[in-house]
Amino acid sequence: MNAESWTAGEFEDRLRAVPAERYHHRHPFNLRMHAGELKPDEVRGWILNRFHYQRHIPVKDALVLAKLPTPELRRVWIRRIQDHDGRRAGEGGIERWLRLGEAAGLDRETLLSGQGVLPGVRLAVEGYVTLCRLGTPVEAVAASLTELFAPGLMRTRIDAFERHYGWIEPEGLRYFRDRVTQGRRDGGEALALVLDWARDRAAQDSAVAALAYKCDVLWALLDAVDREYG
Ligand SMILES: O=C(O)c1cc(C(=O)O)c2c(n1)C(=O)C(=O)c1cc(C(=O)O)[nH]c1-2
Repeated sequence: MNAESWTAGEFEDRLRAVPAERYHHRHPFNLRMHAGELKPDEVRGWILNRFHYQRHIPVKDALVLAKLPTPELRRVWIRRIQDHDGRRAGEGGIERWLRLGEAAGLDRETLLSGQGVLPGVRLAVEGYVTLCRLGTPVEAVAASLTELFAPGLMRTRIDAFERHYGWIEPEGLRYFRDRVTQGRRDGGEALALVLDWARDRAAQDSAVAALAYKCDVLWALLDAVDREYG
C-alpha cells in the first residue's frame, strides 16, 4: 500500500526539518568564519571557490525555468536569473560577488578564469545543476528551499565580517545585504509552489530528498574548501 500523503502543515514541517539539521550554517568552516578565526587566505579561498557556485545559480535557474508550464510561473522565476546576471552589464549578484572578491584583494580576472576552483567544489556544483537538469519540477524547486535558512545565515555573516574581517572593504558586503531580502522572497515563493505541487506522498518524499541532497551540495563544497585552506 502506498504511504499516506502528509497534510500541507506536516509536509512543511518535514521540509523545514531538513536544513534545520544539515544546512551549512553548522559546517565547521562557517563556524570558524563566524568566530573570526579565518586567516585572510582562507577567506579569499572561500570567496574564489564560492564564485563557482554563484556563477552556476542562473544556469540552474534557466533549467528550472524550462520546466515551468505557465507564463505566470516563468515570469516569477525569471527574476532569479535577472537578480544574478543583472539586467545590464555592471549589475546583479555575480557582479556584486566579483566586487566582494576585489574588496578582499582578489582581482576579477582571477575569479572569472576559474583557476584554483577545487575539484570537490566543481563536483558539488555540478551535482546541483544536474539535479535541476534531470529532476522533476518539484525536486528542482524544492532543492532551492535552503534559501529559507539563508537570510539568517547572511545576517550572521555580515555581523562576523564587520566585526572580525575589517580588512575587507565594507562595500564588498553588499552582495550579502541584498540576499537577505532576495532569499526571503525566493524561499517563500518556492515553498508555496512545492506545497501546492507535491500532493501525493511519493512527490513529497522526493521533495524532501532533493532538499537533503542540496544541503549535501553546500556541505561538500565547504568540506573541499576547509580541507584545502583550513
Ligand atoms: O552564502 C550562502 O550561504 C548561500 C546559500 C544559498 C543556499 O542556501 O543555497 C544560496 C546563496 N548563498 C546565494 O547567494 C544564492 O544566490 C542562492 C541561490 C540559491 C538557490 O538554490 O537557488 N541558493 C543560494
